[in-house]
Amino acid sequence: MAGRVDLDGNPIKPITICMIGAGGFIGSHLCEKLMSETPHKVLAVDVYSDKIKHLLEPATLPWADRIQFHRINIKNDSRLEGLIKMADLTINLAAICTPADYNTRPLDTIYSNFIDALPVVKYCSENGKRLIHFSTCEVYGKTIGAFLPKDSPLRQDPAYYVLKEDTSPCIFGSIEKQRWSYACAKQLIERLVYAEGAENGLEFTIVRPFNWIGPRMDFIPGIDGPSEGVPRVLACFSNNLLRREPLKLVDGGESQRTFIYIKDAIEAVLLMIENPARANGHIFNVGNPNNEVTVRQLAEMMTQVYSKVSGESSIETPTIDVSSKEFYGEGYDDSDKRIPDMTIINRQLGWNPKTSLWDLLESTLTYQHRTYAEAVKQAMSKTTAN
Ligand SMILES: NC(=O)c1ccc[n+]([C@@H]2O[C@H](COP(=O)([O-])OP(=O)(O)OC[C@H]3O[C@@H](n4cnc5c(N)ncnc54)[C@H](O)[C@@H]3O)[C@@H](O)[C@H]2O)c1
Ligand SMILES: O=c1ccn([C@@H]2O[C@H](COP(=O)(O)OP(=O)(O)O[C@H]3OC[C@@H](O)[C@H](O)[C@H]3O)[C@@H](O)[C@H]2O)c(=O)[nH]1
Repeated sequence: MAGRVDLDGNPIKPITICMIGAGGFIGSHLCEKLMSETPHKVLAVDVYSDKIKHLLEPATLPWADRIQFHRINIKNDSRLEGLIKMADLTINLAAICTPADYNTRPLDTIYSNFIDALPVVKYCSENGKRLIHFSTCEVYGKTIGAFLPKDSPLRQDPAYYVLKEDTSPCIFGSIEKQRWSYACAKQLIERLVYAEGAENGLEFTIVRPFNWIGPRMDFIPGIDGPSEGVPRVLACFSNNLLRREPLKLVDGGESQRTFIYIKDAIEAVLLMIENPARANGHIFNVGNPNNEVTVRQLAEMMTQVYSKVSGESSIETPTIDVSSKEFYGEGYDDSDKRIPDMTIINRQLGWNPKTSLWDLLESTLTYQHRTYAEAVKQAMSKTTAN
């Protein structure tokens, strides 16, 4: 840790970070990185701490005096402003961010992603504190290409599908497609943060993650989350593989995504934290444009990788099709394709993703198998016995 320097060769001073949503998937990896590789302090705010328990206990851990957990719901807790004032930098990760909630709990989704984030922006702005706010690639919505005829040659032209922070439009479906409640709330909070920067001098960075995946993402239904809960696709497919049931392809699994390994993405966030002069005032796509697959291809690859890491052969019918209405309910809609343009993050921070989709699935599914296989077996044998 000694002699750490930023991208311009200046020594990095230890800072205190107020991390809101520190107990979630991204927060847990960011806390791990900050504790093991940097001298910075973290005031970790969340309603849950299970995913960072290994960093908080026992009190003999080498970083014990650099991380403090504050069990706070930011909706209604007056301690929040004090914590933001104590810190040099606030990182806001708190959000409802699982698609199954966007159309079924649109009010909670909008409140969580817009209203609840407002005081955080206000306290940072009023107290002259730097803010790194987590937005989403969903603010781009659908690609321009999605509106071209299926056989149009323009669909092959990157100008019609690559997503650029400074030029791409935000294209959402109609209001009754409540899927877009999340993207719209995130877009408005981005605009508010940006306006605080423009009018009141708030020092901010906005992060747009493109499908970051890895260990500790979401939950396995019935094991460490509700039986009827629907997590994001990595956990849905992991759950199906662990239970030896077919992976469900929503509307044929034709949508495309680019997946990035959480550990690659965390490197980008650490660069933003430690290079404020290069990161302030910017919006950054953080994704891996080289890891594009359709959801169907993802299912096939996860089936192969899981078979390799578990030593179990795959089942006879590895996938089944399901309609989005059946799977998510009324009001679901989807992003067709998401390839991040990397020009800005490359220019400002010299960052590039490294890990291939196969490699990241191999390490993630090894973790899923090791963590859950036994618990799933036991839960399934109990259900059969009853
Ligand atoms: N993982 C991705 O690929 C991805 C993609 C796009 C955007 N994002 C954004 O990144 C951020 C973090 O995502 P994640 O994948 O770690 O999700 P996550 O659900 O694992 O983490 C969010 C955390 O915020 C906490 N939280 C929510 N509301 C809170 C409240 N009122 N008070 C205190 N804590 C609260 C939750 O308990 C949870 O631990 C979110 O803003 C999300 O929209 C993530
Ligand atoms: O079991 C499943 C789960 C999901 N899917 C499909 O897989 C794709 C990816 O689904 P995810 O649950 O990972 O969610 P999405 O990529 O659509 O959105 C995510 O992206 C960015 C973040 O802001 C959020 O974390 C989330 O909104 C979607 O097309 C979805 O319909 C399936 O086909 N089967």
